[in-house]
This record gives sequence, C-alpha cells and structure tokens, in this order.
Amino acid sequence: MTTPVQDLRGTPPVTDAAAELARYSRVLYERGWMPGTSGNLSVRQAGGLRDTALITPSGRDKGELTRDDMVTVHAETGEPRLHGPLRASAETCIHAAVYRTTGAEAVIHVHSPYATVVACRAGDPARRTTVPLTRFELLKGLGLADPAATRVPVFPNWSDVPRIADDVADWLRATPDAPPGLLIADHGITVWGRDLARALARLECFEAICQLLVLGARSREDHLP
Ligand SMILES: CSC[C@@H](O)[C@@H](O)C(=O)COP(=O)(O)O
Ligand SMILES: [Zn+2]
Repeated sequence: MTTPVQDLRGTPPVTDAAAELARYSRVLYERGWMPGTSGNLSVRQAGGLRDTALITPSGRDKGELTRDDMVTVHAETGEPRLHGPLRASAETCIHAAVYRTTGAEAVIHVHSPYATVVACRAGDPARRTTVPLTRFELLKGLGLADPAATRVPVFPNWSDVPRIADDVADWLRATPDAPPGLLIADHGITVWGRDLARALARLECFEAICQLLVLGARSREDHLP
C-alpha cells in the first residue's frame, strides 16, 4: 500500500466516538494494516452508556467507513445493543473479553504484516504459546509495569471465534501483569488502551518490535523472570 498515510496529529479534534472510529479505521487501512475488509476497532462508551461499546461493522472495507456505520454492542458480552442493518464485527466477542477483564476503553485489531509473521512463527494451532520480548527500547511504549521484559501471548486461531475470546478472557484474568496486546496465530494482533490514540501508539510499538524480530534482532530470554 503506497498511499500517503494521513497524519492523525494534523487533523482537527473529533468530538464523537463514532467519527473517531471511522477516522482511525481509515488511517489504519491506508497504512496497509487492514487489507481486504480485515481488522476491527471499538471504543467503550463513557458515563451512563458505559455498558455499551461502538464497534466497526463486519465484512466492510475499513478504509471507507463513516460514523453512521458503527454498531452499538454490550461492552462486556458483545451482544448487539441496537438492531440495525449492519452486523457487528465477527470478532466483537474478543473485544468484549478484553473489556470485561481489563480497564481498556479502546481496542484495535489489525492484520499488520510483521505482527502476523511473528504470530505465524510462534503460533501453535492447538495451544497458547508466548513470545518473549526483552531489552527493546520500544517496550517502554507499551505501558508495562516492567518495561524491560514481557511475554506476548499467541492464541490458536480457532474457527469458532468465541473460543478465541474465552481463551483470551481466561488468560487475561490469570495474568494481571499482561501486556496490552495479544497475537492470534496465522491471523493478526489485538491491542488496547485507555483511548484509541493510546491503543494506536501501543500497536505501532508492537508492530515495530515484531519487525525487529523478523529482521533478525534477538530478544534474549535470560532477562525474563
Ligand atoms: C478478510 S477476513 C478477516 C476476518 O475474518 C477477521 O479476521 C477480521 O479481522 C475482520 O472481521 P470483521 O467481521 O470485518 O470485523
Ligand atoms: Zn482479524
């Protein structure tokens, strides 16, 4: 994908969540991280609407979305809140798993190339594995308790997506110091944060670290607890 990437920092502030989702989706599509309708984004609503989230629709070109395309779902179950013409992302349950087990307010899932290569190499079709990350300066961009080392989980890419969501929720409940992201084998990466800007910044760090790993940088395991 060679189209210039719109500079988020140069665009006017957006006041509503649905328009912000559309804007971030367009930027991620233009970056080449959401090819062929892949990828999905969501934001948890605030205040009295906190039990709901807005998420991108399923099967749509993520570079063409508008604020009117976003779907309202229950934040922690993923069930549709309002029934309209568009179906919520097929991976809504994974976003809901993150919302009910972390303090996340925004979740981004993309099929970015280097994270996907790492997820292919480290993934096991039958069980969860982990990728050790140590020493990389970019770890400081993940908001970790210990910025020197972490292990990123790689979940099996079950065809039954709710099974992936159950694996994710189980692991996040059992791993209080989990990094704010996960890999799905042969599939992609999901990252979260207190808002879309923070989730995007963390996604960029994950993708850049995965690029270093693919290019041959070694992440020694001898620093891991
Ligand atoms: C191009 S197939 C990609 C999908 O199977 C899925 O992995 C994905 O990321 C997007 O699903 P969606 O239901 O559009 O949110
Ligand atoms: Zn996907």
